[in-house]
Amino acid sequence: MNVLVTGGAGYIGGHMVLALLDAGHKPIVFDNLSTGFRWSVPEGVPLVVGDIGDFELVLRTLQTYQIDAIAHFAAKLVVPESVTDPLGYYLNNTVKSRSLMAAAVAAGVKKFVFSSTAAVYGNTSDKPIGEDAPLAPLSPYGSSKQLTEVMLRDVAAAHDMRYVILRYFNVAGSDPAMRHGQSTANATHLIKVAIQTALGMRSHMEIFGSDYPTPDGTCIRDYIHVTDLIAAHMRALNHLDQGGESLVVNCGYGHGYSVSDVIETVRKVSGKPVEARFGPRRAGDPVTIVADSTRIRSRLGWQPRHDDLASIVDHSLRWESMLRERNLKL
Ligand SMILES: NC(=O)c1ccc[n+]([C@@H]2O[C@H](COP(=O)([O-])OP(=O)(O)OC[C@H]3O[C@@H](n4cnc5c(N)ncnc54)[C@H](O)[C@@H]3O)[C@@H](O)[C@H]2O)c1
Ligand SMILES: O=c1ccn([C@@H]2O[C@H](COP(=O)(O)OP(=O)(O)O[C@H]3O[C@H](CO)[C@@H](O)[C@H](O)[C@H]3O)[C@@H](O)[C@H]2O)c(=O)[nH]1
Repeated sequence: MNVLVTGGAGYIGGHMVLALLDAGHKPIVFDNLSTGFRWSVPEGVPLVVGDIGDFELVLRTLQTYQIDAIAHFAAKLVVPESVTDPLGYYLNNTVKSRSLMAAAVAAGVKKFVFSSTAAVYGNTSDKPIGEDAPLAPLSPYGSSKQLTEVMLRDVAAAHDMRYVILRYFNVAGSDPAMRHGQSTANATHLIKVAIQTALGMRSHMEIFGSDYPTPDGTCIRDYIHVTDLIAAHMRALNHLDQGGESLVVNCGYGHGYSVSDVIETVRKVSGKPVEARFGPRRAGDPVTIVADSTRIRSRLGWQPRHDDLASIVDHSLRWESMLRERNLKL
């Protein structure tokens, strides 16, 4: 398959590019390099530098490369930033996805895989959450993705298109062979921040909220290794290629860790101290989000292979150390 990977110069999309190459498909990266990196696109993989909201450029790209499927990763994704800049998030994530879908329809692309998020659920109980639960996002980021899901469903119903929507829980880790990882400057993700603190790149870090109704008072998340997440995407693509119907699936392991658990794991795996200070709650944060992953296992035959927080942290730590050495040399 010729697969257009929007956001393919970024963290998760970049892992998709590697998986497509490994499986003998042809990825074409479409990215505006706002948070992605030109250097991270493997040699020989076409990179179109542009915005997914540029209808003419997207359409030309779909036609030139005879694209069979779109894997749509391009987005802004920082929850607190979306709270202060909702218009920017609705524009980039929703309005521009509409333009991308319009180009896909115009070019006759029939398969669409979309990166959604557990943030569409909002506050959940402490039980794992299933795909049919009511959606009540707490942040403009979550809403921007929910609206895109609705649009994709309606577009697919009206045109000759099928989709898989993957609702990611918290993604971390890096390619175990260290070909790719999370390189975003100023990343705000918990595991990355804790690792940077362990490596001495930050003097300390903050724990956002200590009074949540959880056993240790900090928020609980379901952390999934990026390699398992990408395996789910490859299964989703094959499912669509074999004529499978449209699907919405959760991508998580079904159990969660608190912020304090994660920081303790980073201390253990790195063997370094991590100074963490309690601060106020952060806007837009749900208390607990853990996936019910029954559907993805039964419908796509997906089985996790890296369901181990210590190994997720180890892979992230190795990538961060490599990045740091390289940046020090530059
Ligand atoms: N990282 C997580 O924990 C997580 C969790 C749930 C969902 N997601 C989703 O996964 C996807 C990928 O996230 P990531 O962590 O790899 O982030 P990232 O910032 O590393 O990657 C996003 C990529 O999209 C590109 N991009 C953004 N807006 C664009 C536009 N308008 N046109 C063209 N390119 C554009 C960026 O340059 C970047 O390369 C996003 O859709 C995000 O919402 C991520
Ligand atoms: O320096 C930090 C960073 C984070 N946290 C906490 O750690 C948890 C996880 O935060 P973070 O890693 O920023 O992820 P989330 O805000 O849960 O969001 C991620 O996970 C969502 C799915 O659950 C995705 O949609 C988002 O794109 C992705 O950023 C939250 O309780 C944060 O308040 C801290 O206490 N200190």
